[in-house]
Amino acid sequence: MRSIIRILGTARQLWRFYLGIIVGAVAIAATALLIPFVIARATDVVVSIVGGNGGSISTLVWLAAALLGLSLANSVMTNATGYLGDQMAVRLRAILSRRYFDKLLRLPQRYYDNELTGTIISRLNRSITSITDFLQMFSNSFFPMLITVFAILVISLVYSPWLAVLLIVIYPTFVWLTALTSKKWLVWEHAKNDHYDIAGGRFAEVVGQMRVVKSFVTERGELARFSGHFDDAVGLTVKQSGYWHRMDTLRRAVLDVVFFAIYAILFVQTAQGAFTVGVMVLMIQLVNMAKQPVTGMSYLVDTTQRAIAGSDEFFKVMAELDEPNNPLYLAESGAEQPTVEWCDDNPVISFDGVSFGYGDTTELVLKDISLAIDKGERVAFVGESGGGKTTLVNLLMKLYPATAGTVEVHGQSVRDVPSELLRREVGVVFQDASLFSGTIRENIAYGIKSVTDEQLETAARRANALGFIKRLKDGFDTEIGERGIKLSGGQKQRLSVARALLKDAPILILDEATSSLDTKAERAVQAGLDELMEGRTTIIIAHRLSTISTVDRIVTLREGRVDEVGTPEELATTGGIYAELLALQGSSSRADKAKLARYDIVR
Ligand SMILES: Nc1ncnc2c1ncn2[C@@H]1O[C@H](COP(=O)(O)OP(=O)(O)OP(=O)(O)O)[C@@H](O)[C@H]1O
Repeated sequence: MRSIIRILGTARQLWRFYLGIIVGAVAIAATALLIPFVIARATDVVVSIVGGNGGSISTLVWLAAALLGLSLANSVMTNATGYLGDQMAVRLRAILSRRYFDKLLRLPQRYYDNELTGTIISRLNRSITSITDFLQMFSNSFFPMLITVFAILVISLVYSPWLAVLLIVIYPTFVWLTALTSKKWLVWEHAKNDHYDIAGGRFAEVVGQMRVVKSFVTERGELARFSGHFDDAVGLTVKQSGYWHRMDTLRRAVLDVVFFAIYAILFVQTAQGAFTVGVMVLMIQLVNMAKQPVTGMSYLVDTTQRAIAGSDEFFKVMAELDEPNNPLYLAESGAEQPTVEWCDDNPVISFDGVSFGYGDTTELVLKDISLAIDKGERVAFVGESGGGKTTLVNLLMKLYPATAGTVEVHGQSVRDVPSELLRREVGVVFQDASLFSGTIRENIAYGIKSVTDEQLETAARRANALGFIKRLKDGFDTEIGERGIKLSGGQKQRLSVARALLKDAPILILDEATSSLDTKAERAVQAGLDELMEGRTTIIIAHRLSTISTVDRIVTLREGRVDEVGTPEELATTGGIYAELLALQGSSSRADKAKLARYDIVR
């Protein structure tokens, strides 16, 4: 429950809605409670008229009119409060969703290594839906009911302390009995959520990679796996729901016994003359009103438990540690935008005794790497697949902190430079182009606040992309589909080159696209890349011998260490990895081809 209160605190800007709902709930309870009093009074008047003890028909008509008035007022207040509840819920959803997304944008890369995209999405939906559903239910019906119950207890105390005592006993007993069952209920709920999360995660992956599924003909397997999780959830629900409803039947039986006692007291005491018929009618109505929340308790507890589980999940994500000095943190804190004194001297990039492991295992992926890259140099990293080339670049981008040693850019340790400033210095062309849905214009200008048509065209022309863009019916306004699915591999790459050109960062990282491009497309992309590399310090995660042979220096990695550093000419004769790859390139033997593949090298 504490976490739900925390949620309300998180969205404290909605206080006007909270206040409105409280006032509305009091008004609903007041109008609802007055109705039994009017009916009781009318009963007494009717009994008096029938018994010949006075009373007038006009009083009865006035009392009926009062009932109409109260009923109308109750309807208006119920709907006005319901309206406020709906407004509060939708605003709360917006606030919580924004917070969640904001948090995800602040989390370090490491967080995403252990989570599936679909899981993150399904968790977001579930936690926020359960919280808003609960608060909507609470404000629209349960809160007015709570106030009514409280008032009923006070009124019963006035008329019959016995009755009040019984009512006072009912609620805590019922809540206690419910809480006993709900602990076990929650364990099943978490287990079910795990299944939903895994299924949701896989669902998103499969939808995102439908081509792979189709080409490997794994539709049946994927469907079976997906359904399996839902079947397991159904199995858990059978146990969960069976247990809950058995216990609920028991609870209600206890409750029925208590209400039997209440009614018996009322009937007997009225017959003995302790109450008038009117007061008995009043008490019966009040007791029935008091009974409602108890019978609705199982729905309430169900919704509340879900909300508690949801808010726990929400705060679990919120408790994750942010990436230090994330751009969103800087924007929010209102702190002055940090600046950094970049040093113009060489080297532009340096690794000094850098070691790194991903943390899940103690094994180091990089060991004692020392390397310096000068301004304008083109350096190719070559090594076995999984040898740590991308990891080196990850450290340079500060996506992970080095376990030991120092990575420097422009003479500054990346540890001390805010990631925003560091990443502005580095342009990246990813192996898989990594575009977003939207137009070509939006993709090329990604991350740039304002861009003119002329700048856009220049970047596209230099990236060798203008020709194909112009041939498209909508030109720069063409929608490219999710991750650019409507474009060819080469076209996507050229857009990502144009994007990097527009970013115009002095340091460039190229993760070379390999087998995805045919020779013609490769040539088209290469022309753009040559243009992009002009005047920039470039690290190439190399996958083509043709590229490697044109760089200024090659760095070969073996078992996480730098093996050799030298020009292509120098390394061609040392007998090291590069020389070996060169020797293999003409060979058509299976073993040699396998060796090239181990280095992720295409000719
Ligand atoms: N996010 C991660 N979490 C845990 N281990 C990782 C992660 N990323 C990479 N690794 C491991 O680190 C090692 C180096 O991976 P890296 O991606 O740097 O290799 P690479 O040389 O770029 O390979 P390739 O040429 O195939 O892309 C591999 O053994 C890999 O399994």
